[in-house]
Amino acid sequence: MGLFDALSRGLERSREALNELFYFGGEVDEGFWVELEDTLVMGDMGAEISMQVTDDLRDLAARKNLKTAQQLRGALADRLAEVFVEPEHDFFFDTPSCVLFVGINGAGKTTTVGKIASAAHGAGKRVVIGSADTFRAAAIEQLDVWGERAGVPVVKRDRGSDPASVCYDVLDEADAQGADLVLIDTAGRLHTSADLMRELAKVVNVTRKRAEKCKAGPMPVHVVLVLDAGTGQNGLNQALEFNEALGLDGVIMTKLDGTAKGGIALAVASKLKLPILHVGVGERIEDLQDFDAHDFCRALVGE
Ligand SMILES: Nc1nc2c(ncn2[C@@H]2O[C@H](COP(=O)(O)OP(=O)(O)OP(=O)(O)O)[C@@H](O)[C@H]2O)c(=O)[nH]1
Repeated sequence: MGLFDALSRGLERSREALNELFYFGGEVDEGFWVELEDTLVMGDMGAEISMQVTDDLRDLAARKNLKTAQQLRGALADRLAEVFVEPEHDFFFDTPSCVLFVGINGAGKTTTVGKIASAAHGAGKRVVIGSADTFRAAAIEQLDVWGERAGVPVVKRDRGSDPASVCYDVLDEADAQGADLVLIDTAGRLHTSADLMRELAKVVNVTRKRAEKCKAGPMPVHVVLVLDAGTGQNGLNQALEFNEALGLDGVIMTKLDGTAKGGIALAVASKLKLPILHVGVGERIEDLQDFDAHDFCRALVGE
């Protein structure tokens, strides 16, 4: 199933609200613009971007003499797609590369590591998974299961080990094995906990230092935020805090199959100017898709 179909099954609430507006909208009047802006805000896009997009569409309608709501549907999808930032390169396939997955508890980090490991392994990459979530024993076991499914080795240490030193060991082993892609799962944490965010910054720094010394040459390290699309506007706060503490390189949105809205992807992309690298559209190993801004916006608008 393509991204468009997968997303069309989710994103229901935003699409229905927009559908109603476009279907019953008829000729556009002042009420249409007010309702459009409200609908975008209600879809989790945030006030700023909703206002900007509505204003731009209003200008376009005036310039091109577009009079009916129906004529504006495609233009809305195109305008929303412009909000997204294109990734400069694909960290998972332009290797060597080490990627740390960060995010709050339950965002889908471990699942995403498993999905990416499987896809990269299938594409012929030598992948190593590292478990820096030493907080929960179950997390280490869960990652083991994903490693087995993906056919990729998992480097782990006992529960309670220092996560930064585990990352050092992961890079040691990856270096010894000549791995070209290292995926490190970190423990979920609240973006509001200063101590846990400091711990994570140390994990990133230690990983970077060790990655510089790889035998085959320095390995670039990237930090990717895994964000549950269903967390609504709180997702924007998470992204801001993680970015402030760690300097993010990109975002992976999960659970887009389940969320009825999805506008948070636009809010994050517009505020942080970060690319959405992939999206999770289910719990199975194959339920990961490349992100395509046009498909996403067409699914959102119901084109
Ligand atoms: N529907 C759906 N469920 C997902 C997706 N990604 C992850 N999940 C589910 O979300 C739940 C949490 O996923 P995990 O991968 O354990 O999340 P985590 O971020 O590693 O969690 P912590 O280790 O607690 O920080 C699991 O039940 C996953 O199956 C997705 O794209 N769609």
